Amino acid sequence: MAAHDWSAQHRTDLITTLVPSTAVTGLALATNMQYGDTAAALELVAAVASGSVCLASFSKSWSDALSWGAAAATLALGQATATTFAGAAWPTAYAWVAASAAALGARLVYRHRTRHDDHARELAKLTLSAKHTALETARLRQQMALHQLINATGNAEPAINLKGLTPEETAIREVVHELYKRELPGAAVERSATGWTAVLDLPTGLDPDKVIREWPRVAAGLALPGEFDLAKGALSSQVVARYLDGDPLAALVEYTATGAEAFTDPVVLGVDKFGATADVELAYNHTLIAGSSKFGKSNITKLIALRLAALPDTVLYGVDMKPGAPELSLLRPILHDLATNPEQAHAMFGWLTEEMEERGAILKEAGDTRWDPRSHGRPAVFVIVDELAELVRQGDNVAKGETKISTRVESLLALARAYGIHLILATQQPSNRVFGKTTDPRGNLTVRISVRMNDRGHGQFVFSSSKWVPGDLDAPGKFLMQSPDHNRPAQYKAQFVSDEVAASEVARLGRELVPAPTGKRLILPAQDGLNNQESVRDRLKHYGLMTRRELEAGTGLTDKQVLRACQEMADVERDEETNTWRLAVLPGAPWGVRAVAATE
Ligand SMILES: Nc1ncnc2c1ncn2[C@@H]1O[C@H](COP(=O)(O)OP(=O)(O)OP(=O)(O)O)[C@@H](O)[C@H]1O
Repeated sequence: MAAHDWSAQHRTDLITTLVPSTAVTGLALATNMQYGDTAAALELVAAVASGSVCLASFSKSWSDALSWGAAAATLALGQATATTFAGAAWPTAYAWVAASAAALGARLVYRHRTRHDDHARELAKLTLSAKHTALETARLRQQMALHQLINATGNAEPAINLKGLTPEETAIREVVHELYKRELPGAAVERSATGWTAVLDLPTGLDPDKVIREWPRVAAGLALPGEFDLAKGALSSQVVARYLDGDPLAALVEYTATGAEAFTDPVVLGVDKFGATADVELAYNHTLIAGSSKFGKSNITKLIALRLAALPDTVLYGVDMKPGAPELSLLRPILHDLATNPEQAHAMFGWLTEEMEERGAILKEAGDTRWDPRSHGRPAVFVIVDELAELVRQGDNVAKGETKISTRVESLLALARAYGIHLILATQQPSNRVFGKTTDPRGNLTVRISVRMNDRGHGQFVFSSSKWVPGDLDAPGKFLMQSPDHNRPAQYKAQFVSDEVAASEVARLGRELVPAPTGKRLILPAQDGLNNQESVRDRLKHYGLMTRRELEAGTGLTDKQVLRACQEMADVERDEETNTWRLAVLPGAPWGVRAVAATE
């Protein structure tokens, strides 16, 4: 305990010992002088009363305050009684000494009794202070923790985990986070034969269109050599990114026969970059096939011819004006007919116009607007022109007043589709000149296909758009396609029809399919330079049974010349029933009708 506490206690001891007894002495002497012995008697009575209260209180354990208060009062009154009786004499001094001694005793007893209380109080005080310190420490700790928490959640970046299940997923998560400061809720990556596909779940607030628009930045961040294809996912918050390793269109795509059954079925041409089938609807569309030499234009033409030839409701015609008809003569067995010179081409296009008119009448009668082979009884017609430029060059060279071939082509392009008559025009030099310069034919050529084209202007002419760039096609067989069902400039690879495949497919289809009659038969004129009999034999060999009128059309002879030629040839006989002429021994397969005509 501190020194000043100690001296303060002794001062208190001294005061409680001497002050009360001295004060009582003073007061009692004053009372004596004032009231004499009467006061002393009263003080004695009071002392006795107070003493009795004191005794009663101590013996009955009343409150300490009452017991000790009564004791103090008895002592003071006793001293006062003695002093008042004695006055300024020795008993007063004795009484003072006795009272002081009693006060000292009482003080010592009090101190003894309260000594433990002091310790307890001191201890309690210490305990309280320790508890207070502990509480204060806990409070400070909590404050520090709160501070740290606020820092962690409020000001600093939340803890993020950009690790994906695959290296691609991790890379995408990291790049997206770096660019947009956002974490992807999902980024599932699935590998395919040609690369991988990632389905990105975007966090709210990150617009899929924006991500698609800005994908070049993501791609740059991924630093991959291949190509991306972006699309929106099934959910509005999803983006699907397809990545292509290397060039998936570099591989050869083999020819496969398809199970198409009607000319309205899509025609399979090849594959897209993701290995999906690339097909196109040729029904009720005219088609342009363009491309520079040696990049696969003939291959696509051949492929389309094989596909169409396999259809039971379709007949094919061909026009190949290059010397020797190098492309289409290979397909002769699956062609209903093939025009190889200007006269034949004119005859064919003239016949197509007549056929169209007849079909118009049939449609009108049926109250229909579109040709349907099943209900209108004649097959869909496709005319494949290999090198349109050559057809126009030779076919437009006509005498004054006669119709140019380009005019016929143009008119068929404008009108024939609804009648199930289609043109497939292949050319190396697509330009207005090739189409006869009069009108722009492209509006009627709704399917446009192009392999590589070295001339940029040609590419622009074919697709009427700068987005389709055939000059970018870097290998034979790759092509671009624009049609009602293809409005994106995607690259495709055509199935390859090798010479062996073409030969065997043509033989198979030519054997199975017998050309169906299409209304009034197309009779092409025989080649120049044949005598009358040779012309007749040539046409009969070509068309089987022929009426005299057909023989006239096919040979350019008169009625009588035809009759004489037929009668002079031993191997030509007359069928009385049908009133037609034929060769006694027909070469190859018997003529007949194809499925459509047969079922009518
Ligand atoms: N789909 C294809 N896949 C792979 N190679 C092909 C494909 N198409 C064509 N080729 C290759 O390109 C060569 C030229 O093809 P094709 O004869 O069809 O071209 P073209 O453009 O018609 O040439 P041309 O006009 O000189 O006849 C073929 O011999 C073949 O080697």
